[in-house]
Amino acid sequence: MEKRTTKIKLCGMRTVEDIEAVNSCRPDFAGIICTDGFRRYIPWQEALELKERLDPSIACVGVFVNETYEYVETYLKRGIIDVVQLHGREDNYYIEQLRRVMMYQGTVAPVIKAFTVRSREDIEEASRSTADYILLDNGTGSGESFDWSLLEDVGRKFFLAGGLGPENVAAAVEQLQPFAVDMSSRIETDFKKDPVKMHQAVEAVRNLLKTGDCIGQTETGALCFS
Ligand SMILES: O=C(O)c1ccccc1N[C@@H]1O[C@H](COP(=O)(O)O)[C@@H](O)[C@H]1O
Repeated sequence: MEKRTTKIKLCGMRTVEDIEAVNSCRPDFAGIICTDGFRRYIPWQEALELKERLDPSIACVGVFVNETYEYVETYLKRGIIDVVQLHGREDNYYIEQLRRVMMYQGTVAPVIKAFTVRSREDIEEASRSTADYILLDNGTGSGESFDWSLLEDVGRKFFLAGGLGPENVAAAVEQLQPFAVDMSSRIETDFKKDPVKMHQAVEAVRNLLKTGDCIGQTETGALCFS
């Protein structure tokens, strides 16, 4: 029996205070928006400073939207990020080419490909992705969730994003059993990361194991209870 341990990603870090809060609540991943034009974007020099302050046990995810391979590579080469998240129209060809560039440069990193979910066709497209992980979302940091009933049979491990926060993340984990949950908008107050909400969200997921209700999953996916 495999013990259930849902991974946690907190995204959209912009300041040193955000990183201090991340280091204190210890998610598995912390995300930085690397494409200009989005509200949470920060320039690479600031991203580098955040990475230098990030606890090394927490993986730094760079979020890119329709960037060139070379642009993504500069973040890897500078040691700013450990994982690449593609959140635009990047297809399997793009992922293949990006992997070639990373291989050539000696910067190979896992790739997460995000998909906006509107229909079953979107899930089917996601399931064909050659990315290391898929991420199912409602948009680009919109703070809104999507129709979870579409996720009945995803067929592979997935990151779940879109409108998750302290008040609903535990229910999402119990209902959908994602590989990881990803949160940004709902761990903010007045458009800034809120350390209290960040802690509450992380604890909401981690407490699921402590409550003694659900202690794991069988190989067929059934939940086990203590
Ligand atoms: O958050 C952004 O500004 C963003 C910009 C461009 C691409 C993706 C972005 N965010 C991603 O959205 C989800 C979080 O969604 P929510 O805010 O919790 O609803 C996460 O995957 C972020 O990487």
